[in-house]
Amino acid sequence: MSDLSAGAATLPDDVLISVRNLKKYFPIQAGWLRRKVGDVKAIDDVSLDIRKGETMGLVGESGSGKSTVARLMLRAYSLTGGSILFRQSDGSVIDVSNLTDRQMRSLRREMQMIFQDPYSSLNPRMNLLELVGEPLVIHGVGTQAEIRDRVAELLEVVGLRPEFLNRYPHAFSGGQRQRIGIARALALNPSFIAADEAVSALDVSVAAQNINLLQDLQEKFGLTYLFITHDLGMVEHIADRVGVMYLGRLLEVAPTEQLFSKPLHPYTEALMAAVPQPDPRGNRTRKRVPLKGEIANAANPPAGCAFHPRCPYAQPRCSAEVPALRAVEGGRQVRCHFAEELSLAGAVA
Ligand SMILES: Nc1ncnc2c1ncn2[C@@H]1O[C@H](COP(=O)(O)OP(=O)(O)OP(=O)(O)O)[C@@H](O)[C@H]1O
Repeated sequence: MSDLSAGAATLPDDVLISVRNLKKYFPIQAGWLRRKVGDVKAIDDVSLDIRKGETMGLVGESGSGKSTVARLMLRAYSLTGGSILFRQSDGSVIDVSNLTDRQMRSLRREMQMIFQDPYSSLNPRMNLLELVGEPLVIHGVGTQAEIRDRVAELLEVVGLRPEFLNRYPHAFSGGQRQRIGIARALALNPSFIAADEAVSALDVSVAAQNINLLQDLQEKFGLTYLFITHDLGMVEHIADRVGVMYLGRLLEVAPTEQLFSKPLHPYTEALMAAVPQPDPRGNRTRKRVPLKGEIANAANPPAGCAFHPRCPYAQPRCSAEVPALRAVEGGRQVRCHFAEELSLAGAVA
């Protein structure tokens, strides 16, 4: 057992991390005295299980709350409500939401994040030994010589030459810098990695190489990923399951293949329709329902289903009543009053 108390928390055996009724409200302040005048409901009642060894994709337009979910999981932010359960490497389950900063520091060995911008996320004044070795130094793991060996090993693992140890980030390309970030994230042998738009700043071919690297590392080290991206093509390639977010809520969660072959939520359909989809097999009849309008302001979300002002199938009930995220066939979940009717009528997909 680690020093983090397991408490009474339990999780199904195959689940690594479970987010339950998660909420994050950011205060809106106004005026000279910065008085609180309202809240941005960045995350409003998100529940999600991520299984051991899987890649969970999270998609949605900018401002839908994807990054905030990841930051909450790693407790970069405090929670407004809900809980986050995490299975540690010794099998015990802890409630991350209740941990002190000290306990959280210890848990960060197991939960890591890879950041979007490989140019600004690495301290330019630190060489590779310092950058990749820093987590080991902070956690007091190993002597100087051991840290040097471990960093050299990590560089090899991510496809960089170990003799680069004394070089600084400016000597590397964007793709290589991303790999430095990955090596750093791997230093403490995590089981969970949240990748927030990890490769979106890179050229397509470099992004593809780094995605392949992440997939190889997943297999090699049994990693579990939360993969946040705007790029539906990428999520289709990398994710086992996908969550679709809109204005702080999950609107649909489904195994990737099912989601792409038959979206159940009109928002998922609209997101997919916005992406040109060459289909060599010719067996997908994806209708093009363009996404009209813009995502609403999270400080002032529409009543009822937040998507209803943009939904081509909206009914009066949609503006009056918030739909629940509910289980439907095939291990899928959807937050739409009319998902079955639309699907049966062939409206969606
Ligand atoms: N620190 C903060 N203070 C106030 N509001 C915030 C903060 N962080 C995020 N928000 C708001 O929370 C909402 C969700 O933001 P978030 O960055 O999680 O969305 P996202 O889906 O990751 O978007 P993007 O793809 O642009 O990163 C947005 O309305 C955003 O303006």
